[in-house]
Amino acid sequence: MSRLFGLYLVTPGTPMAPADLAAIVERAIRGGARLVQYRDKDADPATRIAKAEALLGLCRARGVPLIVNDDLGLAARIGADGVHLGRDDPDPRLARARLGPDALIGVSCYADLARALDAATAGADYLAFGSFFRSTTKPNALRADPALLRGARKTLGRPLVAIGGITPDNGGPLIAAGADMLAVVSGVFDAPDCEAAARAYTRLFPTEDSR
Ligand SMILES: Cc1ncc(COP(=O)(O)OP(=O)(O)O)c(N)n1
Ligand SMILES: Cc1nc(C(=O)O)sc1CCOP(=O)(O)O
Repeated sequence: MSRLFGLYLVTPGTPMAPADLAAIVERAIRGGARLVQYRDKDADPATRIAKAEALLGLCRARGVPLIVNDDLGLAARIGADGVHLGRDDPDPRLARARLGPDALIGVSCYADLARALDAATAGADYLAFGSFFRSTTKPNALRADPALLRGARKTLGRPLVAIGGITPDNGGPLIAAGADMLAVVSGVFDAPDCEAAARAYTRLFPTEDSR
């Protein structure tokens, strides 16, 4: 599994043919996205399988991991690289038992360091915090202060993901505060040029040589 660092692309739940979704994600990968999450709350089961499989084929061809939001069953069924779990989802230990030792398991921690410590103990591979800014994708998300990332960096010993309303203009300070990845939906999917948008986020991260 490649190091967790850089742009983390999360798909929107907008109705779209699997091939169209994959085409946008492919452009974002060309722009530097290093991890993809299939997140789709509304599609019917058959559509979810078709979209997740289309993304998995693309991600495998590009060497980028694909994880599934919420749905451990779907992740297991298609052989995804892992799963992202929130507070209403299965325990990370259950996900590990089902998906195996190499699966990538991420956990939403909102603004809650105690939850993050529990998730790390339960075997989470990364811990996600947010929402750092107002998100049009999830307007009612709990808000987190960027200062939280500094404390999380000191105490958690796991890669940190920042999410929520992140743009190329406001993302830099989150990386400076300790975020290893910036997770983004609308900043890429709503952009007129997804590849250029992804590249603008990618440029915020230090290059491999300077880290
Ligand atoms: C990278 C990342 N961080 C946070 C979330 C939010 O997960 P969750 O709290 O489970 O909410 P939903 O995504 O299910 O609405 C995420 N999906 N990805
Ligand atoms: C899925 C999700 N979870 C959040 C959280 O705070 O836990 S914010 C969010 C949406 C992120 O989309 P955008 O980049 O368009 O703001």
